[in-house]
Amino acid sequence: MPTLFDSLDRPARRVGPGIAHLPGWLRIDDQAHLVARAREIAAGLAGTPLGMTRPVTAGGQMSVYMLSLGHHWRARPYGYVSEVDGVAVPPLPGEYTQLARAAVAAAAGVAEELEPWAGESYRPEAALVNYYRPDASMGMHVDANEFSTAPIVSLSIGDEAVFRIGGTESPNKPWDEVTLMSGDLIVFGGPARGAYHGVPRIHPHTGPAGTGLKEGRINITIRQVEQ
Ligand SMILES: O=C(O)CCC(=O)C(=O)O
Ligand SMILES: [Fe+2]
Repeated sequence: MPTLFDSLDRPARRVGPGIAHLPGWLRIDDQAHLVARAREIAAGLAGTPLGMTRPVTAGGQMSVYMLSLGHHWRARPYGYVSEVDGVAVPPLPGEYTQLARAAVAAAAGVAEELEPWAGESYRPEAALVNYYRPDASMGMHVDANEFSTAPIVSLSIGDEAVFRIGGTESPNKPWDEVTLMSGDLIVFGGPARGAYHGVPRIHPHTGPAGTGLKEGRINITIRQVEQ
């Protein structure tokens, strides 16, 4: 459970070139707002091909539930599409744009390699809302479907997660592991934009009260898709 002293133990830091971790960046009421909004959008899409489900990839069915905003991330074949079977992808909520721009600007203060995207030139266009049940995980992968090389903005809500980020050449060691708690921001871009990353596990029942999430973890990644 996060305490008053977490920010003392967990200062904002540059995990590596182009990787900034800002613990407790999102206030609890902003976290709750994001959860409520995602739930509302997911409820509206339930039963459609864009509903929040566990994608089936070439490697099998993922343990993470996914909801796409702005552009739909299609798992088979991989890529972004704007509609599926005539159902349009919901737009990116306006507040995501403000949030993502503020996130990149804050992250650039921690990892200077992110500075080129701190400003209006950064165009958030898509978001992936991931829901992890307590036993879910995500394998090492590269976010490679965007044409843009702009950074990935990642927000965590609910249970703590182990976030692993390594190099651009292989999904194997060496890598860094960062514990992401509710409200944490991580931004990776520049030299780390093509880095392999994943979530080997979450720590069940470690989320704070007040987010609206009873269990599990929500991760929201915001991305610029077009060049
Ligand atoms: O859940 C996370 O922290 C990472 C999610 C991720 O890598 C992705 O959605 O591409
Ligand atoms: Fe990713």
